Amino acid sequence: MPPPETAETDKGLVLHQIGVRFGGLVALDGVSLRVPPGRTVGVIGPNGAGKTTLFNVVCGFVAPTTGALTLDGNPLRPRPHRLARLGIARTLQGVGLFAGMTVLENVMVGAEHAGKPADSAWEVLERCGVAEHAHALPGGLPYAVRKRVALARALVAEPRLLLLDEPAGGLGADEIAQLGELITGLPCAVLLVEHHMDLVMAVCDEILVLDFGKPVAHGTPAEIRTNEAVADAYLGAAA
Ligand SMILES: Nc1ncnc2c1ncn2[C@@H]1O[C@H](COP(=O)(O)OP(=O)(O)OP(=O)(O)O)[C@@H](O)[C@H]1O
Repeated sequence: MPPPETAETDKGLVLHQIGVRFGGLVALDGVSLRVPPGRTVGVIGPNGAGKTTLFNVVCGFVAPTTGALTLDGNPLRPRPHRLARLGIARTLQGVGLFAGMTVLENVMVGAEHAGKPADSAWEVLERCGVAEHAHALPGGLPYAVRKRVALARALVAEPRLLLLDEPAGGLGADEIAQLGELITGLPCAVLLVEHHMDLVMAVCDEILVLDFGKPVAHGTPAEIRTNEAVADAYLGAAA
């Protein structure tokens, strides 16, 4: 008998009513979200809203106190070292490259880890616009280039889901625009946690807005732009 088909609404990564408590502090409360195959979903919110905690739940760094995750309808209990096996890749805040390895070697490590051929590293370096730096050590390269190399190392795994934690952090306006083009051209699903609103609005198909750990809005960029609860959350944070 063929395996039962995954219902359309179960496809991709689904967060079901996720809650996270740190002692008495509620960092996430009833957060539900789906990242369908091939779509880019953004998570935004003021400082302390719970974005990084949500990211850490998906990566397996933080276990949810309540709720559950599924991947294509199957229960998912993420563990950081097992993500690659599930077809999930991630970049973290900052860069995190191996300082003693060249750019190419860093990306080849990513390929090896994911069981991909080593020569796929070249193709990804080219796609990310950093092939000219292949034989350089990361330490001497501009920050924006190092961030692209970190992205290349994640992409070489050909993930079905890419998790990006503040990829625009520390980048200039032109570099963010280039990053946006790169993200838009990706074939995989993307979960993007990001402060930089222009990037989020440019690349996301849908956006979840958190405030004090709770979802306050969810919709397309156009809907989020004009949502009063979103404006309140950000104005409240700025006040
Ligand atoms: N390991 C932890 N232990 C205790 N409290 C934590 C821990 N991690 C996060 N918090 C708290 O949980 C809340 C949500 O934090 P989180 O870092 O997820 O927010 P954020 O939206 O990513 O903020 P920022 O935009 O500043 O990065 C905050 O009040 C934070 O202080």
